[in-house]
Amino acid sequence: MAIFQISTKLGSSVIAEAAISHPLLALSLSCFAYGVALAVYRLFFSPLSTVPGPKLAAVTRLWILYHDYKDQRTDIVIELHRKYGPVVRLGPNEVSFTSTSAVKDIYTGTGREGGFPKGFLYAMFTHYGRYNMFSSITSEAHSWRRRMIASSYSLTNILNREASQGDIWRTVGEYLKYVRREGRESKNGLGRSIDIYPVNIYFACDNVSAHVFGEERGTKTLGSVADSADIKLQRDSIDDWYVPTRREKIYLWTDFNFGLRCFEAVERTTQKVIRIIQRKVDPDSKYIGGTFLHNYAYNNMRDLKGHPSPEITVAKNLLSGKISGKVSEIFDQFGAASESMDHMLAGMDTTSDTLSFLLAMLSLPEHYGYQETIRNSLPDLPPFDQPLNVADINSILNNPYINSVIKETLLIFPAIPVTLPRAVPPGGRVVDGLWLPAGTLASSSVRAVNLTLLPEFEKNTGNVQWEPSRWLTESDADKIRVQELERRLWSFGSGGRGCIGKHLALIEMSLLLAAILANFKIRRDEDDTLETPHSHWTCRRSFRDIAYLQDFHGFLRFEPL
Ligand code: HEM
Repeated sequence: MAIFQISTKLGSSVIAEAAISHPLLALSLSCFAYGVALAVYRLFFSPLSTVPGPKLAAVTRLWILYHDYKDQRTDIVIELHRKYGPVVRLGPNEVSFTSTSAVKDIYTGTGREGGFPKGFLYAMFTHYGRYNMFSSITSEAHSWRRRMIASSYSLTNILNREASQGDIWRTVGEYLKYVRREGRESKNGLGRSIDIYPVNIYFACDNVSAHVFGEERGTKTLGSVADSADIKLQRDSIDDWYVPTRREKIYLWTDFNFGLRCFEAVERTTQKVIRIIQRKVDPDSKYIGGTFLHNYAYNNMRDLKGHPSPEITVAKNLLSGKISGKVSEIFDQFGAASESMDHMLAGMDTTSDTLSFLLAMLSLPEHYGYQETIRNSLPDLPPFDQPLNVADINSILNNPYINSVIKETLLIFPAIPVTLPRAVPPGGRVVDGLWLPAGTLASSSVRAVNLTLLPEFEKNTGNVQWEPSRWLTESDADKIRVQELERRLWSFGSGGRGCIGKHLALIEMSLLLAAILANFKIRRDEDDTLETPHSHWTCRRSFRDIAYLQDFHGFLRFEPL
């Protein structure tokens, strides 16, 4: 015993002496020991230690951050689910789920609590320094915003509005005019070729802006060169619709939040300075800094406040929510502009991407048959200056063939394929029988959830097939299968934070598809002298880290019938 005490004393004095004489060495050894202890804890003792996944992912967050940096998150998450099943550990503090019950617990929740709060990542989708519905983290910050405008996006409201004003139908007409006017005579002389990525963005932009600000104030990018030049200018100059640097590689920003905040502070200050200089040069200037969309949304909101329009729009609901005192929280003009601008962003890229993928798939020779089937199933369509009635819109919206190609595109090429991060609330929660401590990132990836709906998911290691017939029903058994697919298709998210613009997007896409196929055959234009003036992949990176259809350069030939 005495020998042991003497040797322990000697040992500690040696360590103490070594620490004094070699502080760096001692610090490194302590860090190493701490790192080893942390790794052992994360691997074997953390509440998440039973979750399958790569060992390195369990030990350090750098593993998933590396894949985020390489824009591989969605692909990696899918691979891991294929290998390990419906629950996978992506980091020491992050778990991904694909089961229907987990998606329900995380995103829909029960009772008043709703789903889990959003991960901090969403905070970067503030505009003018103000939060909006999409960027608010907690359900308290979110629910009053959503209540203010939910009715503007209900199916009934959109149907009635379309049947009385025909805004979307008129925009569909502008789309076809645009193709005839701007399309280049194709080499084989059979029709006109057009790069569909920009035209679909113009279409979605004109529709969502009219829905948010009213027909008069909506953009007219399909019909007016000046309006599309604004959008083009924005796109050419910054290669994205809005400040791209902070919306690319968004998961990285979440982990380096301080950097993001500094970046935003510098950006806001620069804009303020530009604004002051601008007003000195031109006192009437309405420029508020930022991109075309920042200016467009803010100026519209400011004008509407002074001269309210009779049309019931999202913007009007935003302004009257405040005026009627229904909204007690701080909500100023910048808050209203932030909300409306966010709808433009949310409604443009998503709808236009989906349309581009859909038209690209339909234009392949093996899918000419679908074009024919849809064409043969269409009712007589009125001219574009005459609104469709509710029954006509409904018959197109519920057309099983149109539905099948749209749903298949949403399933295989979701416009937002990524993980939609949520944080476990205080007190922790149990999901799929697994205890998750408070603050754990517990999420699902849209494309991973969608792909698990396919019977071939576990076997298939390559590309999945675009096969619209899976949505068609011939027998009662088919009906049950398709109802289940519809219930679980997750491209619009779910619960109180699911997509508010879903009905708008579906009506836009269905009417456009009906009109295109009633007037044209669409074919891939294989003319390799056509140059695509943009990289579709780099045009939109926020909330999409997959480049679908990389072999498609964007040009389709519209052959008149
Ligand atoms: C094919 C088209 C579209 C797709 C695939 C899509 C997808 C989604 C998804 C997955 C979410 C949930 C995000 C999350 O939980 O993190 C979402 C939310 C949202 N979407 Fe869409 N969207 C589409 C069209 C639109 C349109 C046309 C609008 C028009 C305003 C819109 C506005 C919004 C807004 C405002 C939210 C946030 C809702 C909230 O937080 O309460 N989306 N969308």
